[in-house]
Amino acid sequence: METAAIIVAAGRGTRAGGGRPKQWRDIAARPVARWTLEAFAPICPIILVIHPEDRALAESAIAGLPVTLVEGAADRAGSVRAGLDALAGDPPAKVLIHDVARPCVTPRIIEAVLAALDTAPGAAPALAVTDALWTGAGAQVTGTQDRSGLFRAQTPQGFRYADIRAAHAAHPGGAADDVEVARAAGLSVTIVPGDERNLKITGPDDFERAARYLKTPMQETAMDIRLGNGYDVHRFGPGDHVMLCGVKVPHGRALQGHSDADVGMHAVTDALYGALAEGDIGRHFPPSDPQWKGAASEIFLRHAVELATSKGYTISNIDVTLVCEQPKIGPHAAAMMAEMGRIMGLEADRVSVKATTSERLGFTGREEGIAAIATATLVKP
Ligand SMILES: Nc1ccn([C@@H]2O[C@H](COP(=O)(O)OP(=O)(O)OP(=O)(O)O)[C@@H](O)[C@H]2O)c(=O)n1
Ligand SMILES: C[C@](O)(CO)[C@H](O)COP(=O)(O)O
Repeated sequence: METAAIIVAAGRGTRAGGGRPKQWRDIAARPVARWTLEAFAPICPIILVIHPEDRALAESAIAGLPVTLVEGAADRAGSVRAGLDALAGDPPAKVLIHDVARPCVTPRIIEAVLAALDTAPGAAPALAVTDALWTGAGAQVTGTQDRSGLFRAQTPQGFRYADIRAAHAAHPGGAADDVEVARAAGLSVTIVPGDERNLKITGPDDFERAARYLKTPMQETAMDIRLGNGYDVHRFGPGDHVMLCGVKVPHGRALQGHSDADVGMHAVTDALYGALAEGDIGRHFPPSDPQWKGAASEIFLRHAVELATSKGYTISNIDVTLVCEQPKIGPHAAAMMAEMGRIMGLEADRVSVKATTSERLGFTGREEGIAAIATATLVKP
């Protein structure tokens, strides 16, 4: 089995209140758990981890779906362990661990986590924190907290099955989620773009918001679709390689620039900023600032992706054309697409890298430098 999902549903939903645990309450005419299961059922078999008292409710919710019921434990981590143990007889290569209380999870998020797992031991969706953060005591603000580098964690969190099972077995307990367990075992975890809609139903007010998302799936709403373009040029100077779309390509000369001069990645980054009407790389990472000297362009691209995500957009696709006589891009295009996809959390078929010569005309034809032009499409439901 390539992939299995463990959906933890043994909690009591005390903060949500209501007559029964939140996962068995109806939302948009179906139990919360049913919505969650239907999101994963087309992708892989599912282990649904339940509280022993909920068996009858669970059996009704799983009708017709590829779901095995397993009894959970007193805390979330224990329930995850029960799910992992249930898979031991026929272990999958990858496992997705998801909260039943996130019924609005989209195929896009699930696919992004799975795609990232092709190259990373762990992957999980998250949203960059965009509000200011304070510390407080009672009704008083007592301080502020730097929000840079802070993310709101979501599920599904994906891992290689053997790794996460061993990590859970070794963990002393008390972890907030499976990413914390994985990291404690030394596994690195890649962040893929989360989605505001992938909320965890926690308090009573969350039902209404989740119902709104479920009743109006993306294709039925007026979507905000944005296109951006980016163009960049770097000149050649002395050196023995060029960085293009995240890949080191051997060449008799190097591109000159304040950063690593990755002209392709810069064009894509500018396309994203353009779609957001957020200026260009120079505005966010001024060349006059010495801290960006020699910087890996991945930093810029990640920033643009996080900005798009924080504004509620998902990236539908990117397309970049490199204009140069040399080096030849064809042999490296697949690696470039894989690397750009990894950084952006995009599946392979949403990333295009291609190249053309300029028929020996102009500065690219004279091999004085390389130009790149890129397009990005962003979508907000
Ligand atoms: N012993 C537990 C506790 C939690 N969970 C699951 O972990 C997820 C995230 O937990 P949370 O939102 O905190 O759910 P509850 O524990 O049900 O909520 P509360 O804390 O309000 O009681 C939920 O899908 C929940 O069913 C679980 O499987 N086993
Ligand atoms: C795993 C989780 O969904 C990540 O956001 C979350 O930590 C689980 O819910 P809880 O409210 O923290 O128990």
